[in-house]
Amino acid sequence: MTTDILKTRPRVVIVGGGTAGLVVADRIADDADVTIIEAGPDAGAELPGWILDDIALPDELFWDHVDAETGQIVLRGKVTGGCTSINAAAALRGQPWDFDQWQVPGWTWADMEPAFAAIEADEDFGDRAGHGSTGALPIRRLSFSPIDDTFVAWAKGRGHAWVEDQNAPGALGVGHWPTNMIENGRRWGAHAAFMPGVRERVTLVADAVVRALRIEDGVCAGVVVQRDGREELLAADHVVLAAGAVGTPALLQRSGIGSADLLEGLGIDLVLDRPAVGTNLQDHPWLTLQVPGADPEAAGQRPVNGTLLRYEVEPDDRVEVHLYPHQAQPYIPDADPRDVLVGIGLMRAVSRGSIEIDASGEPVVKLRHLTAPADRAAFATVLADAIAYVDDMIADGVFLEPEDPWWRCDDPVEAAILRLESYGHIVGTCRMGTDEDAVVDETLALRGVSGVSVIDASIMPVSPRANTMLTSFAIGWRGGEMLRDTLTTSAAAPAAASAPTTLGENA
Ligand SMILES: Cc1cc2nc3c(=O)[nH]c(=O)nc-3n(C[C@H](O)[C@H](O)[C@H](O)COP(=O)(O)OP(=O)(O)OC[C@H]3O[C@@H](n4cnc5c(N)ncnc54)[C@H](O)[C@@H]3O)c2cc1C
Repeated sequence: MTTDILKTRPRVVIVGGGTAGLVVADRIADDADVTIIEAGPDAGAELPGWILDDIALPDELFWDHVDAETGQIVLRGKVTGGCTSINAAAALRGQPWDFDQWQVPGWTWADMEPAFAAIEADEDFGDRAGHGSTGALPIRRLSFSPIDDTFVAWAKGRGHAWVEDQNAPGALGVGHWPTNMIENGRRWGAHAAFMPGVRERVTLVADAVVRALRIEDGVCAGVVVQRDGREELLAADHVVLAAGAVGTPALLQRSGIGSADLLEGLGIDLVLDRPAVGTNLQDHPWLTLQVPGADPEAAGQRPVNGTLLRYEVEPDDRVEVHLYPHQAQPYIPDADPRDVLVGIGLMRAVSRGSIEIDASGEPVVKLRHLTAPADRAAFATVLADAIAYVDDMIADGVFLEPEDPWWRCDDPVEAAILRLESYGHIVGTCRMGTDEDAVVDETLALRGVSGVSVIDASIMPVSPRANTMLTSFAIGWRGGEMLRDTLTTSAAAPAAASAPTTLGENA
């Protein structure tokens, strides 16, 4: 807390009470008057069953996005905790070379490792160098099912190393998935982990959508909030955009910040021609093969996060992939309990998609999975490995013949493309950089308009070769620390006198 009672605390609005947004709130709440605006509901102080259980989630917790080119559903959480309130709780760090390749001062592996350590309480390796034991996010490894055991033996038989800690720098091989699940299968995301420490220190406005930033003479004066069918202006000395890799670029574009061609075509007044807003979208293409286990009990009675094989299919380019089996039923409620899903993911994709708003201001998502030939080739390799695993397990009597072996055809890659899904790892749409085209600078300040930061998955220049939740948490931590330094060392500009400082004052 500041000890200078004459100093007015800056008013900060955080747009999005999701993964990174809640961590930012935790970092700055002692030094600023913080209001979080979250489009979805507040999951509440008493944790509801659905937030812990990885199954049968209510539709109202999701945004209504689809891939404009394929019709594929694009899942995004719309609730406090954001995507971590609906995700699979695989808690994997990126590789050191991921962050070093960003080539942004302050964001190398040496800078990021302390952030990963600060957010976690790793019950297995918390006392090791590079890990943490006192953070808000519990990390553990679940016990293996019989299917996990046979998978580990298969992977070792193909020459893959056993990895004790998949979150150790440079880990490649087969081992336990690190997870932020508790009690062998209950998700403990940002809402469960960070909201208890934040709730009494901030004002949380749920079920309210920020439509646009209010920008006057190159300075952000606040946000326009839509709630209960009305729009209100909420003044702020500083606005943090933490609306995620779909929500944040859409909000900037609605505010007149984006490609001039796009905005002029939509009749939106141009504030800043910044074509990079909404481009550079990266996601990990993902797919499952469904196969019945011979032993009805072998898949275990719990969701994903047993074992993971991560390896490089093109070591020279460090093109990394995932291969892992898990029980089908938590994700396909009408599946037989014996069914196993063999999941594969391409963790280093060069294809790029985009976010552009339409005439109503809603984001049009284009994932563009496997549009680059190099991605197709890498995906073909991991698909062939997954098919070999299934065939070996059928030969060994671990799996039975599947009902729909769609991959047994002349062109399994083409057949796979028709069934491709998103791993849920959209990033990169407001990329950070030191170049003139970057959307935010290395302090995560929006370039060209003062009083705005972007702190969420959208700022990643390149996706990590890992599930993106832990990196989003670490960005929240590091960005929040940087913002706190800015707020406590510089006098934030006072907000426009005529603008309300709390929602409802101009109702
Ligand atoms: C189905 C699914 C499964 C996944 N599984 C995993 C996994 O197992 N492991 C892993 O590491 N990663 C996983 N991910 C990815 C990971 O969860 C995300 O990358 C990460 O949580 C993104 O964090 P964020 O802070 O950028 O955005 P979010 O967590 O999405 O937070 C953004 C918040 O902003 C709110 N918002 C958006 N627009 C507005 C607006 N205009 N006004 C007000 N509020 C707004 C949203 O409602 C949301 O609460 C998964 C993602 C999905 C969708």
